[in-house]
Amino acid sequence: MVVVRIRPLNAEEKARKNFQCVFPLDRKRVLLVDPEKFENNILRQNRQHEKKFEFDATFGPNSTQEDVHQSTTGPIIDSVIQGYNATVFAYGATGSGKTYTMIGTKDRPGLMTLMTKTLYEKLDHQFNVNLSYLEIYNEVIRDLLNPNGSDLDLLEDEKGNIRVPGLSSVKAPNLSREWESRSVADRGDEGQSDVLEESRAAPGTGNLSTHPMSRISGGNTRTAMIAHVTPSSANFEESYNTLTYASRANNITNKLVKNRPASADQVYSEALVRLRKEYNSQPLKNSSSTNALTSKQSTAQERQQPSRLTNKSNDSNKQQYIALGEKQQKLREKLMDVNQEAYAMEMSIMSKSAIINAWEKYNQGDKPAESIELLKADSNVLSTRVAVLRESRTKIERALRKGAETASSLESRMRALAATNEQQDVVRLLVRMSAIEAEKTAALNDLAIQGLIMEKKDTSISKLQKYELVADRLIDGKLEGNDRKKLEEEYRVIKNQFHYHLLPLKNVQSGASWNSLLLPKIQGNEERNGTKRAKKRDSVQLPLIPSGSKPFLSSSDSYDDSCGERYPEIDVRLPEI
Ligand SMILES: Nc1ncnc2c1ncn2[C@@H]1O[C@H](COP(=O)(O)OP(=O)(O)OP(=O)(O)O)[C@@H](O)[C@H]1O
Repeated sequence: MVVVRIRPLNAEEKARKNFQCVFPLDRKRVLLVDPEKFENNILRQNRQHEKKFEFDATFGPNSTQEDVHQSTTGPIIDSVIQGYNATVFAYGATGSGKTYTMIGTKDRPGLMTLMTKTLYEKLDHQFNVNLSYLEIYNEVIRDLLNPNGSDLDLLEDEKGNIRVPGLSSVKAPNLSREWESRSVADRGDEGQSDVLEESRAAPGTGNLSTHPMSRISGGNTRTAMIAHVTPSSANFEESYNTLTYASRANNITNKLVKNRPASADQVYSEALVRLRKEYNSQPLKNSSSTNALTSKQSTAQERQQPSRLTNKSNDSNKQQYIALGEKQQKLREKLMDVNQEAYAMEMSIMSKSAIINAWEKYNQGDKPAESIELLKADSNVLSTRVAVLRESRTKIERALRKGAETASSLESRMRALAATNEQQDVVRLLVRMSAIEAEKTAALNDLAIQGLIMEKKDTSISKLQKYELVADRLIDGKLEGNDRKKLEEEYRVIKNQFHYHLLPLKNVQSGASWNSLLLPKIQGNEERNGTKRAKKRDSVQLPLIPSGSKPFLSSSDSYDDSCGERYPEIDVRLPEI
């Protein structure tokens, strides 16, 4: 769950004549307006000055702590009680309201208080609740219950649980019972209030895939991210970054839902409905039910009446064929899931490997920077998963092929046993329905992959906007000295990010349609009987994206952006993927 909270403009901002540039549009959407829109700059009049973002919920300047609690930490507590882990994290630039939301004030206690209170109530005061409080700032982890202690590390134990060894934990005050009449500010010895003043550093922005936060909150965890922005025109860029980052996090959460547009399978579904109707209206679809013979009778009569025997055994063929079709369909759906997961991972591995290769080329023999090590570790995890996926794909494909062979011999038997034209029609309908079911899955799969690609394009567009923003400011030439240097560095980093982000997309465009290979259609009669019988496909590769172990950039690769560079720049601060 990703939500956004916009704090009110404060007195100081109003005194400086800052104006509101972030607006809640409704319960979910936020509008960000570039203050430049109000400048009288003819050259920039045609630029896009507004951007809408959508989240699971949006809280405007008048929202209360209770409002936020009810939509975020409230529901999460129910899953904690059901045995899930949960992470709530406040995200945003300095002064955007994180501490206010998490800790609150004397009169308006924040989520930590509301959450602990609800937790004790739901647990009927039968359990103790412990509380830890940490901050991640520029990928450094600090214990906020022990702010003077040393930095902490994230470690993963053998069960895959993420731990922060050395992190303090205190018994959370049971507000409903012990603290009912006392204010938040009085809670000194229970651990919270003596860190109320220490906790004002911003978590900062970070790379979503290597960011410690995504490691803490991944896996079997319900996560709520509360992104914070100030509405002030003076903080437009911070707000832009926060909203962009938060909407990316939101995309990740929604990926599986988003990738399957409802209309993708419409034509096939309609065709299936028509064929089923036709099939069900066939009087001969199940001859034994019309004959209504007991099994004993049937054996006796079948010996004397060969045509009935034929019908009966064709019924069982048909039933087998239908059951087999259902089994094949399940396999195809499984294959589709495997393909999508592998595809997304291959794209990510590709960007990561390109960064690692470029870094290694420019820093030969050096000890890799920490961010490179993290990227390598991430790539390895992804590659291992891709290997598992490849293996299961081979198995599913083998099963599908075997199923297709059985289906084809059943089909031949059904055709041979169908004595009349009507019976032939029934067989034809059954075969056609199976084929359409397969085509429908293939179409859905294509669309899902297109969805993945579109999503990547969407993120590229938001990166492009950021790139434009920085480039424009550089071109303006108003900044000098250190400020300019800093902006130039930012420009280089964004340019790098953009380049690596686009790499998989560039390859996608040069790829052929791959899907037809992966979801074998049931072959038509002519192919099977004639000499042209389709060659058995051996193992099918993931054709679009080269595997992660292959070097993606060699010195002969050109990098053809407008500056005509031959090779991407690489910075120690690594671009995100
Ligand atoms: N929703 C809100 N309603 C009223 N005041 C708010 C709200 N959010 C923040 N403020 C006020 O804005 C100021 C900055 O907020 P806060 O200290 O929570 O920011 P922060 O993100 O924690 O900053 P830092 O990262 O620097 O610690 C504080 O004075 C706080 O009381």
